[in-house]
Amino acid sequence: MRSTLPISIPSRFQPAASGSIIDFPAEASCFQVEALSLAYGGKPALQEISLRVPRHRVTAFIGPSGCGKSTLLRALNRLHDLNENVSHEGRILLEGQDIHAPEVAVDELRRRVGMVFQVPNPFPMSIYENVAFGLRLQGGLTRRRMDDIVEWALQAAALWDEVKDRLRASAWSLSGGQQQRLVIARSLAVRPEVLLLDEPASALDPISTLKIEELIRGLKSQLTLILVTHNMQQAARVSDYTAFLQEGELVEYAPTDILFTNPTLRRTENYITGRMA
Ligand SMILES: Nc1ncnc2c1ncn2[C@@H]1O[C@H](COP(=O)(O)OP(=O)(O)OP(=O)(O)O)[C@@H](O)[C@H]1O
Repeated sequence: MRSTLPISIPSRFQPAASGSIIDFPAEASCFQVEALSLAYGGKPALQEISLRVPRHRVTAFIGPSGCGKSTLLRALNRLHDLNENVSHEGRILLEGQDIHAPEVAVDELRRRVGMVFQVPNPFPMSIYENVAFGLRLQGGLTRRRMDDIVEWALQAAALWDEVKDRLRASAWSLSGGQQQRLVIARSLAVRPEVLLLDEPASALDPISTLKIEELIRGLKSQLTLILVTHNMQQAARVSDYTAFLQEGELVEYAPTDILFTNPTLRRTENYITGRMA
């Protein structure tokens, strides 16, 4: 087993139809999702999801298309706030604080919880300015300090060596894989505690995909990562824990090696062995 965190299965985390749902002590978790149900225009997309996400680990959300992986991921930094058709019940705690509490500023939440999407979305500006973007919004940094952080973030995103001589070039002059690492650098520059990654490599070629996977594994010493992926090999390669969702329910949540080799439920086994699309 890759983690020494204890596994226990308290009954409150187990809906009737579920298999093992790993639990972490609150002090080892960054996110705690409590009975989260979410609907789009009244149509349920998530049903009573309860799970804790351990700090400084990679957690993958897997499951068939439409099962609610992205919906759950987006809920973690309140991206659904932008959609007035979305309603939810239940709570999401980040470091013990309800992210929907009135005193929580959404901008600050999104600084703490960064998001990387499937298609790289660098801004139409230089490589340097992309990484400096969030820092400029925060303000108060000297030019020297800004340069240092931009270099640090590009190093952390494993992109520095490829761009250090052309920081003023357009971000759009980079390859797709480089653009995705630039977007990760842009997120890292504002020092998030968590990075949410929604299919971050699915638009990339195999070599760029491996670089992103290596990067994800390397970053967990600095922050917590949560990855949505269709690709089960990818989940197996990069994640420490995997949550399997189906039809809006959390079916099973376990250490990745256990979920892929010895799942509790036939539903999980059918999915990971390809007997169910
Ligand atoms: N903005 C939206 N408005 C209405 N329904 C939505 C919206 N986004 C998602 N849904 C619906 O919610 C359900 C869950 O979608 P979601 O995108 O979270 O699934 P997913 O597991 O990430 O799927 P995929 O792997 O195909 O990306 C689906 O039935 C989907 O059609």
